[in-house]
Amino acid sequence: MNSIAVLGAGKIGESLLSGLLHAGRNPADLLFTERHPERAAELTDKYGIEHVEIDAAVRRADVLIVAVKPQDIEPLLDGVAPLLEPSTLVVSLCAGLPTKLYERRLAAGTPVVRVMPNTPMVVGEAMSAISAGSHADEKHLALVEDLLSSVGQVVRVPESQQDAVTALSGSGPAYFFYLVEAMIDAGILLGIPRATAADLIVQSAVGAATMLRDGSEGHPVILREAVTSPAGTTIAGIRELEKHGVRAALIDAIEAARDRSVELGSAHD
Ligand SMILES: NC(=O)C1=CN([C@@H]2O[C@H](COP(=O)(O)OP(=O)(O)OC[C@H]3O[C@@H](n4cnc5c(N)ncnc54)[C@H](OP(=O)(O)O)[C@@H]3O)[C@@H](O)[C@H]2O)C=CC1
Ligand SMILES: O=C(O)[C@@H]1CCC=N1
Repeated sequence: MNSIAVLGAGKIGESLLSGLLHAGRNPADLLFTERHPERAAELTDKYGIEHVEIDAAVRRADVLIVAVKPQDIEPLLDGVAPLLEPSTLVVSLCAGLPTKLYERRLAAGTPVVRVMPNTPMVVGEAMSAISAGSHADEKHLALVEDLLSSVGQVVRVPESQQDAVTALSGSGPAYFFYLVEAMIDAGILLGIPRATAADLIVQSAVGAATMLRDGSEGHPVILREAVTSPAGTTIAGIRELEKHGVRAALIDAIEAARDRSVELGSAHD
């Protein structure tokens, strides 16, 4: 079993650690680094995973998973580069950062795999997209696929698509949470208690997502049409969504997220 170190156990790093444990991985195979001692202690208490300093992580792990904010990558690589053996696989979860950034900074030949996961990995329902850097081969991709398929689904994409993927599925859960939040607010406006409104909307979201993924007819247009009765309630609501340009707003939002991902990467050119 590979020893895995997560560098930066914030929101996504913790989601991954928690998802891997949930999927049955032995805590003894996992390490993490974190710069705040109280946060490190909290995670060790909660998950029984060892907190280590960066040099120990690089020395002991076969797989380093980089989960710091893209803005924090340079000092992290300053610490990793002098210690890293080129046989260690580096897996980047960072939005926008291209594999060539790592390849420039790390020992020649270091295999790098760029991944865009999302937080539903905490419940085993992640969507992760992976791309190989120039020294990562089939065995490295298969290893990352194996690791991430224990916490959700995995797809291989060309690295040129990673900024778009980041906007779609990396950020995607936030957009669904935002919609759910707004729909619960609508329930409050209509006089439904918050807890009841939340139950109604969350179960509707789960049901709709399950139909999209597992139903015999998974096309969103057909599913929406089936809810939209002639002269009924749904079309009255959809007319308002169209009047307010919600479709265009979503397209613009995802394009803006893609542009931000590109910008985060080009800050290190
Ligand atoms: N959140 C998400 O849904 C997703 C995030 N990502 C990517 O994951 C990465 C992390 O995002 P997120 O988890 O949201 O961010 P967080 O800020 O929650 O987590 C990053 C963590 O790394 C710590 N850190 C920074 N530098 C170091 C260092 N040198 N050594 C050890 N720890 C360090 C940070 O400490 P401090 O608090 O001091 O900054 C923080 O705890 C980003 O690159 C993001 O693009 C990818 C997909 C989804
Ligand atoms: O907001 C962000 O930058 C990160 C990347 C994708 C999801 N969260």
